[in-house]
Order: sequence, then structure tokens, then C-alpha cells
Amino acid sequence: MGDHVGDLNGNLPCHSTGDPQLDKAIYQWITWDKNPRTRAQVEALLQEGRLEELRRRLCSRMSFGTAGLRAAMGAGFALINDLTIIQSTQGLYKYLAKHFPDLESRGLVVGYDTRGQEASSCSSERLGKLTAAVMLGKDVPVYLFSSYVPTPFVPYAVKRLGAAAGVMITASHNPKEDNGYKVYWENGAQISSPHDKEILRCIEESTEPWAESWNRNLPDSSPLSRDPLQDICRCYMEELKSVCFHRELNTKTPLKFVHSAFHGVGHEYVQEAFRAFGFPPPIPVPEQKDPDPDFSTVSCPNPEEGESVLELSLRLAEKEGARIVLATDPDADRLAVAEQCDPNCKWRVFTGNELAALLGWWMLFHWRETHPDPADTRRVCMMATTVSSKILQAFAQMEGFQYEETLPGFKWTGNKIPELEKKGKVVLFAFEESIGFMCGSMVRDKDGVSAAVVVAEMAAYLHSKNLTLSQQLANIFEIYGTHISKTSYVICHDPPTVKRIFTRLRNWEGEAEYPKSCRGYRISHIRDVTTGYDSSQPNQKCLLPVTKNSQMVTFTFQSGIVATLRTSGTEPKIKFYTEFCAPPGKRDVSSMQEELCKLTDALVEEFLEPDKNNLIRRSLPTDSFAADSKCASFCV
Ligand SMILES: O=P([O-])(O)O[C@H]1O[C@H](COP(=O)(O)O)[C@@H](O)[C@H](O)[C@H]1O
Ligand SMILES: [Mg+2]
Repeated sequence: MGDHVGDLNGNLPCHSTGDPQLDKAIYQWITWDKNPRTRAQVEALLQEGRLEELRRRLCSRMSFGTAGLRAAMGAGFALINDLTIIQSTQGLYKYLAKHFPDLESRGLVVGYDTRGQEASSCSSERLGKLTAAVMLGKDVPVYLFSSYVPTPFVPYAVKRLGAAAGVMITASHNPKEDNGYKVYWENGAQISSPHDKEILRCIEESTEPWAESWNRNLPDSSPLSRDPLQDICRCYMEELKSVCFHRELNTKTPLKFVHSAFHGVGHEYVQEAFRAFGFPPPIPVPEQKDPDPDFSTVSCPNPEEGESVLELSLRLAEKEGARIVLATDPDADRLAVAEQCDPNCKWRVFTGNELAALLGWWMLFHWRETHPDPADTRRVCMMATTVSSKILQAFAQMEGFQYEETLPGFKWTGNKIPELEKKGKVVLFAFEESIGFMCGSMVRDKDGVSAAVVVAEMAAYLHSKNLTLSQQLANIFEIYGTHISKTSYVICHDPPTVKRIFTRLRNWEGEAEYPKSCRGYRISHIRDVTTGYDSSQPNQKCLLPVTKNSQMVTFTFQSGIVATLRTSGTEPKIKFYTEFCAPPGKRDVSSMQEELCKLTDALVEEFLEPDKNNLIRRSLPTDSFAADSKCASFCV
């Protein structure tokens, strides 16, 4: 190493690395970052000569993925920390100021979850306060929640308060090292294209912190800062009652429920939602009810992982004689549900697709009760993401309502709602296979709090008819057709490997030739959302928006099985989704499962080549498998 970096007046302990781009980034970091811990991290890396690590952290920026900006906490422009949150909010301010002449009267909503990291003194609360400080420094009013909130409270508050936008600091179910920055637009949906790209451009133009941006005391001292917590909580719980259909029955149900908040935000809010529905509060899992940024009792804070992470909840439920377990993810926008039909029965952890079948049926059932005219049903719309089960499509075809499909992520679903409402549609229900549900459209995002209490009411109602959730699911499948699905992933930390895998698929039998079969299973159609190709369309053009920066290819097999391979937009994973849909009537579920399992294995082995590509296979034993009939057959 030679000369000093930039114009540092000789005060900073850094020398030129020989890479001008890196030198500039180091110089900027050390001059701009006022957080002593993250500044020290960069200084230490520099002293140790760890240039590759410095390049990784400093020479790229985060971009908006499936659910906002998401990365590990720590020093660097590519990570989540005080400085990158300030920069992001400065960019957001610039974009909002261009868009909203009335920004100074409408303001911004800011919420945060319970994450934190000692090593970089980052916590979601601190990052939320910095977000608020940037806006307050520009005379923009801020509704900063005085305590952690479920993610859905932010989009709800944006609409309720007429704010220009909202920010939620959360990394949901990601590993404890991560954090994130979700942005909601005035319509209460997460931002998608073109806002995300434009905001990113504004962020790149606003990297130097403004004078007031570091003033974390501003939220306490500024007259423009307000705490919406109580009002929003009250209004939310009141409005939630619009999806409560059996209050009387709820008050008397003999069913008991266990709730896990997964060490995150959900505990008080789910308790309150149960009260709003007339239920006694659910039994909380004591070890997991309070915030814990280390997520100490779970191997991974994602309830989507199933039984292995629900252990404490299931044991508590057995002890308490509770038949239903509800687990909200750490930011309470998603929900896992398990049912034990009787004490001798195995627990059944429902997949997101199965829960959607139940919730979709439930929402339509009650719509029909109050809107018996078939013309009213034609106004209804339900939505799912394209990697989710097609069960709602089966409902829609038989019942005569509209079904819409979007790309994965509620940023796509949420933005469709105002479009549909403008056309006179009522969006009754939307979901993602990843246990994300929207019951009613008071929040234009998935909502684990409302889903928890709606599932509880559905279970209580079914119980009063001598039915379990599993039994009702079997009934639904008999009427609308059995839908068996499988969702899982492999981990890949190496972006060039991911690129190679998908390039191979696109050039299978020569250039620009996709595979025609997979281990003997004939493929009849290919849709490649990354390139915009769809062989099933007359013009060969994909109907969904083309997403060049993420990989997603769907194969329709001659057997009718549909399989998608895609890269995650929140974690270093390649996900795969397969589904087998049968027509109405009773089916031999185990042979369908067997067929789907074989094809899924073939897909993974042939198309992803996990061993050759050093992909890490999912370590947990229970890959989510819809319509696992074991428990159901015991119970029905
Ligand atoms: O990682 P990806 O891109 O597959 O995205 C995953 O997480 C997203 C964000 O969820 P949350 O807001 O709870 O973090 C979900 O919308 C998506 O369905 C799921 O597959
Ligand atoms: Mg979440």
C-alpha cells in the first residue's frame, strides 16, 4: 500500500489500496459514518489489509428485492447500517418531494421491529429514528411508532393517515444478522417498479449525509413528530372486526389456541386481535413471546420451516390441551398453523397453500352469506402469486369470480388491489405459498395478525360443526380438486453459480433451446419470466412483467405438474415450487404425492445439480408438503 487515500489531511489511518474505486469508497465511509462501531469495522478491515472483504462491503449498494432492501447489519454500503439507512431515506425524501407537492402536510409513517446487533450498535428502533430524523430535518412530518409494530401496521397507517409513504425497518424471518428497509407508497402497497428504480437513483444521488440526518434526538424534540401507536392500534382492531363473523360463538368456543410470536413483535397484537373477535387471549409460548434479537430458542426464525421450529409451541399445546397452534413470523405479517385432531394424532403443520384453500373458502363462504346474488360474486376477486397453488383459480372457475396472478411478493399483489377496486372489484382474499395471507383488503399487504384470528374463528366455527381444519380441507379438495404442492430450496452463496445454472437451462440442447424433458418427464411448456418468453402464448410473450434481475423459469409437464425454479429476492437461495392439481372428486392422494416427489427430485437433481454446484441442501427434515394425508386419514 502506498499513498494516503483522497484528501484526508493526513488524519485518517488509511492508505491507498491501489484500487481508486475502493479508495474512494473507504474515504467516503470514514468521512461520513458517525457510528463509531461501524466506522471502526472498516478501519480494522483496512488495517488488516482485507481488501476483498472491503470491496464486498463498500463497492456495491443494496437494491429493492422481493421485500425492500435487505442485507446483513454491519459496516459497508452493501449492508444495513446507520449510514445506508440515512442515505436511503435521503433518496426517498428526494423522490417523494418530486412526487408530492403536499409532502409537508402528508408526512411519512415509520415503524420498526425488534431486531438489533451489538457489534454495529444497529437496532431496528435506532434505524427507525434515523429514518425519522432525515425527514424531520427537511420539515416533513413523521408518524413514528413509539414501540415496535407488526409490519402490516405501517401500510395500514399510511392509508389511514393519508401519508405520502411509509417505511418499515425489518428483515422479517431472515437470520438474526440481517435487517431491512421496506417502503410503502401512498396507496398502502409496497413500492414496485418504477418507484423502486427511481428511488434507488435518488439514493445514489444523495449519498452524503445532510446536516440534520444524524440527529437521532429530532423525533423526540420536533413538533412535526407524532406517535400514531394508540390511534392506529385502536382503529386497526376496530376495522378488523369487519372480518369477524361469529363473535358470539367465539366467546363460547371450547377450543384452545397457542400462539408463538417467534421472539418478534406479534404477542400483544395477536392477544388484542383475539379480544376484538370475542375470544379469550391465546396461550402464549412464554419463551418466545417477548422480543429477542438473538431468536434464542429457534434454529431459524422462520415459522415456514415447519415442525422443527414449532417444537416449543406444539409441546405447550399438548400440555395445555390446545388443538391449534398459531405462529406469527417475527414481524407478524405471516402465519404458520398446526392442528392436532385428537391427542393421539400427529400434529399437522399446514402449508401456506393448504391454509389458503381454507381461508379462501372461508372468505367466500361469508361473502355469499351476506351477498346471495350471483352478480355480487362476479364482483369478487382473489389473488395469488404465480408460485403459489392454483386452488383459488379452481374456486374462481367453479364459483364465477375473478382470479388474478402476480409475481412473487406482496409488492405485486398489493399494487393490483387499487387497480381492481377502481374497476368495481372487491378483493376478498390474496395469498402467497410462503404463509402470507391477506383476509379482506383493509391492509394491502400480507398480515399475520388478522390471519391468526381469522383462522381461530374458522377453527372454532368448524369445531361447532364437528369438523377439524384437516377435514374441511379434504372437503374443499373433493369439491374443487385435490391440489398437492411441494416447496423447498437449496442454498447458494455464489451468484456466478446461480447464473451458470440458469444459463444452462436456457441453452440445454444448443443455443436458446430449453429442455424438452426432465429425466423422462416430458415438458409441454416453458415460461421464462427473466427473459419474457412463454411458449404457451400465441406471441410467445410472457404475460407477467419481465424481471431481468432475478431468475425464474416455469415448466409445465405433460402430466399437468407445474414446476418453477427461482432465485429468492431476500436470501441466497434457489427455490423450487411444484404442484399437481387434480379435477374435482376423491383422489388417491398418496399416488399423487409419490408422482410429485419423483418429479421434484428429478427437477432438482437434473436442473440444479446440487452436488456438482456445491449447493447446500435444506437441512431440516420436513420439506413442506401439501395435502400430507397422514394426519387427515387418522382423523376423518
Ligand atoms: O425470498 P423470496 O424472494 O422468495 O421472498 C420470500 O419472502 C418474501 C417477503 O416476506 P417477508 O415480507 O415476510 O419478509 C415473500 O413475499 C415471498 O413470498 C417469499 O418467497
Ligand atoms: Mg414477515
